[in-house]
Amino acid sequence: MDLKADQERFGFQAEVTQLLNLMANSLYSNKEIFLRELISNASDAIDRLRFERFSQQRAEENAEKPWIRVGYDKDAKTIIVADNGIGMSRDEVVKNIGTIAKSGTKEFLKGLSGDERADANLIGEFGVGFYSAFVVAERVVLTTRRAGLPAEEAVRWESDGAGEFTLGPAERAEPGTTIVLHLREGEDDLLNGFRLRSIVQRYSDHIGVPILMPSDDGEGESAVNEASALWRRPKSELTEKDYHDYYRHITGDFSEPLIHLHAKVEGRYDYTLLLFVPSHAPYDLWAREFRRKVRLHVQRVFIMEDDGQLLPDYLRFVTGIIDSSDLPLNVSREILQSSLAVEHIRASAAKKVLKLLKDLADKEPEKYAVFWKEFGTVLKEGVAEDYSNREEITELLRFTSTHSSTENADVSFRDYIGRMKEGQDKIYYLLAPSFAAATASPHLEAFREKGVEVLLLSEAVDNWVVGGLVQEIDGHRLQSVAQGAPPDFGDSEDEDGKKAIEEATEAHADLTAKLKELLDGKAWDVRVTNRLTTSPACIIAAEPDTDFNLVQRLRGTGLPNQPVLEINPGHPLIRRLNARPDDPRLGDWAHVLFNQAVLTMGARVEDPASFATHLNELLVALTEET
Ligand SMILES: Nc1ncnc2c1ncn2[C@@H]1O[C@H](COP(=O)(O)OP(=O)(O)OP(=O)(O)O)[C@@H](O)[C@H]1O
Repeated sequence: MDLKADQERFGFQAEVTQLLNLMANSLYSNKEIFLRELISNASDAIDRLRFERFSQQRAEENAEKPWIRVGYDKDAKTIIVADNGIGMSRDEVVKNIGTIAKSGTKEFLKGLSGDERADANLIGEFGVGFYSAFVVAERVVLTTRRAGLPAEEAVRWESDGAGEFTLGPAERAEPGTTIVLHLREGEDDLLNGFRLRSIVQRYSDHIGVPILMPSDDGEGESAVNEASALWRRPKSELTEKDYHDYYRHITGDFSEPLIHLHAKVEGRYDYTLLLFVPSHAPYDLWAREFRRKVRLHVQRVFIMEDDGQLLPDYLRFVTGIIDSSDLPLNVSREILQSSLAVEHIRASAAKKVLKLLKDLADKEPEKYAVFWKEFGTVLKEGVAEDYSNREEITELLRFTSTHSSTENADVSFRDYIGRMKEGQDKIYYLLAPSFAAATASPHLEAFREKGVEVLLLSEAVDNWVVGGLVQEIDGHRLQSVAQGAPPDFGDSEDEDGKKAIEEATEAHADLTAKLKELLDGKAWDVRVTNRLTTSPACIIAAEPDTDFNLVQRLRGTGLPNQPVLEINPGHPLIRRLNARPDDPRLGDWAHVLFNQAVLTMGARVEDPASFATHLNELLVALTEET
């Protein structure tokens, strides 16, 4: 048949062209990785073929053993990578090679900074895989035949990576894919058996399929790698580098993982875990379609990527392998959903990850700080999501606090309790829309003066954490400094303070009653407080009311349902108002006091025009007086 005549031309998707340009520049310093990427794809293709055979319950007896072959031709200046995996049909080639199907590609490309080193990392994480061939090749020819399709339905894809590719019919004796790289000028150093073998060993030793290369004497071929599933090998045989290489293989992430967990569990259910916590959050961690990266294997055979069954959502940053010996090889999603083994694995894997994090926090706090910065917000979801591990998760939480006044969240509940003042029995916190708003809040005034630490919580999820889910730690109740009765510090000074407040309350009874009347419909109550030292007033939530709810804060004015105006009897303004009970401007004062307190808590004034009018009335009066 005249293969050439049936060639068709296609243009690359714009993003592919952009990526190819970027890669040529960013990845060149690390050009050897093209081999790792192609071998990784070959190994995935073999996994997928096995899985397809198993899931369709096609007998595997007649199937050839899986292999990946790496070869080179000095005269033709080519490197060849071939596999007997699942291959691709014509439609699949068009879909997979020449376009980038992954969602978020455009956003990802926009996010690149132009800093080549940083971008190389990002590109690695994004997984450009196949296209890295063009870093060393001026032309790439891919011939592939989909398993299940006849030999004549193979496809030949060819491109010089400059914006177009051609597609035509081909023949391939068996299913699988062969990729021929025609090397660029100056890349001859790669045409060397020793060099290629050492690249394969360096990057792909962990691949569970034999990678065959011709022997140097040209006679026969041999496997270059160990070819056993890494996680099945005893820990004592594995080095950190083996783990890192494997991590890279499954994630495409160039940076080293923060920590890993390798455990063989035997008992009612037998399974092996090889799990990693990355050292940085993937760019799409918060995307709704975030793809989890825990892979389920059954007796070493890749079955599927976890879709939420193997680990709870709040551990979605964990990546790796779970290999079970108790599930059937033809397991389906439905079986997984109702499988006791899966339920058991999920619970025990979550516990193991939490224990791993606990050890990291105890033994390597700097590393834990990195973890917390990257994934703390996700882990916090666990407080709501995982009742059975709530205590363990609570121990892992870190917050900012008035103790260090830096934006680094490095204070645990335990640290806080260790620093509690004598007589203090509550754990105080402040919820605010941002760290800056929290540190500037008047609610902290008395706590600062007394040297009582307050946790500063400014993430939306913190609301749920402290707003009911975690109510007390080691017998210490959590208490918002912006809610309920004025603080009781429990010291002897406080006894005097309490008395002073009682007296002040009495002495200001007339004023507070009037203010309450004037603020009818706005303030639920008005009272005297010991909470303040420098501000004249603040707003707090009444005890049974919910705290300043950040979620609400994003929508409405951000005020609690029952806002209480507290006034500081020591402030000159309050003293003056109290001394002049018949001040005709008391109405203006009431609104100005209330609204400035609204502003200092980071909420919104409901009626800014009326606030301005009241303020102007007072200013006019002031200019008239002077
Ligand atoms: N050797 C192969 N056999 C079968 N299909 C392949 C092969 N190489 C690539 N493909 C197909 O082409 C797609 C694109 O490959 P590419 O390496 O660009 O990205 P990827 O493998 O999906 O992503 P990543 O590299 O992040 O894992 C693959 O998902 C796969 O469907």
